[in-house]
Amino acid sequence: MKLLYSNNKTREIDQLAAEALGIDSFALMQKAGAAVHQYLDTHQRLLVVTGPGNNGGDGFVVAELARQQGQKVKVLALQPVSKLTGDAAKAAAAYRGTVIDEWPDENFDCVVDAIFGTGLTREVEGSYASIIGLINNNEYKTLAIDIPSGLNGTTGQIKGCAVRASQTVSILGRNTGLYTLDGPACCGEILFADLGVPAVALQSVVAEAQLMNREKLQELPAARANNTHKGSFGHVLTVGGQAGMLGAVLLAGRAVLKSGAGLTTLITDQEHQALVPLYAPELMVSGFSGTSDDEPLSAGKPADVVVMGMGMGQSQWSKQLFKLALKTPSPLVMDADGLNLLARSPVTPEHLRVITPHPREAARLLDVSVAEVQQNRWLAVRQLARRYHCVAVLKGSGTLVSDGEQTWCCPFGNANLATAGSGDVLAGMVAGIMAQGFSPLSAAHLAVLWHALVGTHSRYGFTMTASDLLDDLHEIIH
Ligand SMILES: NC(=O)C1=CN([C@@H]2O[C@H](COP(=O)(O)OP(=O)(O)OC[C@H]3O[C@@H](n4cnc5c(N)ncnc54)[C@H](O)[C@@H]3O)[C@@H](O)[C@H]2O)[C@@H](O)CC1
Ligand SMILES: [K+]
Repeated sequence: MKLLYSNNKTREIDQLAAEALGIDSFALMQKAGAAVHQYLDTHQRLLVVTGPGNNGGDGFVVAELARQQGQKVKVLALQPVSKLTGDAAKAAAAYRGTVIDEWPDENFDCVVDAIFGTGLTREVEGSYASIIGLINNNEYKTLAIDIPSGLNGTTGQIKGCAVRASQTVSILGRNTGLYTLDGPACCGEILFADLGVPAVALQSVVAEAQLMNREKLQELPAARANNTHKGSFGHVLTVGGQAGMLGAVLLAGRAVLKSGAGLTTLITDQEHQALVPLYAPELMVSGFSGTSDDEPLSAGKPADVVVMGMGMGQSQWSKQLFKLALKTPSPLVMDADGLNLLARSPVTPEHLRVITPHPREAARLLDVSVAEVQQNRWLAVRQLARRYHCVAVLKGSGTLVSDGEQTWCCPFGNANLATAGSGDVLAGMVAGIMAQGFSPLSAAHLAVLWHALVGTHSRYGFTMTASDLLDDLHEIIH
């Protein structure tokens, strides 16, 4: 179980860790430095760039260990050593090697970023920004201590500018900001140093979220009992696709079936009705005229899940369909234009179970700006879940899933998934998994994880389309 913490909580963790190990904060810094140095002992020429606080202190510990082991090391101190205080001053005093105050004109194997960690409080400017620019422009490996400097460890926002590390060694508590928004792009590979502190010593600290783990996919049944039929795996109504927007709802319908549901019926503009079987003969279809003559969406036995909004538009037709869909008693998964209509709807349907907004849709749902959503995605996803009494999936780099109490963060996925129709596939997967009996939270979690892993490992790379994504779903679970 990998727990994620805000900056404030990681500071509590530092204190508890020192108590659990029976050491003081300087000894803890030395342990942290030693843990980081383990990842550097194959490099012969190191440049350690240190800042004004304890992150810089960690850097001096690393530098001294490297020097003792015969590695060629220099410290570029952005804060003069004479101005350091506390543990950072002690670490600098214990370092016996060379300290410089300008970017050196020589080659290194690795640059160690020890400028800022959890103590970053403002935008990075001036000489700090210039040095971060130089770090990012060199071709050497860059290892960030605890947090890439310039990245807000809680929110994952870049404050002015930030180090783009090849590796980041997170110490004692994994910061939330490493995993969402700009975090993944700044961190590179994330390594973790627990400094030998038993998890039980830290259990009083409340985590913000948990990291998803691919093992969760094992909950998807690998084999099915023989004596079953398509009705055993759920029927989903896939609702959307105004005239000319058939693609979105087709992708979602196919994703419902590909994720294992037994049946799906597309409810889409009546002019699409004859086309659907030509593209996907396994989908049932019912045309919707948009007039008051339209039948209720599920005459007879209600569907197990309704997923709506993909390519639905916001026209009169869309509003009529939205109204009828809300009248079905089935659990609802809402995406895309369904969310835009929901944002303007005076009531939240009681049977709404999952919403899957991207940041712009989330902003409309919360009536704030996109920037406000992105400034603190952890808060935004919880607010969405609480306001709409459902599970919220906040898409983007480091997708978050929350029911308002528990929050999960997906560390997988990449920009291959930034392709038209990718969200329609995700919405269909959530509904398809729910229809097989998973709870809304579990279905959202599984769908996000599965979708992200397919995107990451796609043999098509950035040329992957949503149809390729669908075709490759089986590769991750088998
Ligand atoms: N507290 C502990 O017990 C431990 C702390 N550790 C390290 O200590 C770090 C936290 O140390 P600190 O709290 O000293 O924080 P930082 O080292 O991140 O930096 C804080 C300093 O940076 C200055 N500062 C903040 N934003 C700035 C900006 N934009 N431009 C210029 N100056 C800025 C602050 O005024 C302060 O002087 C952790 O990230 C971790 O690397 C580790 O040594 C493990 C043990
Ligand atoms: K750092």
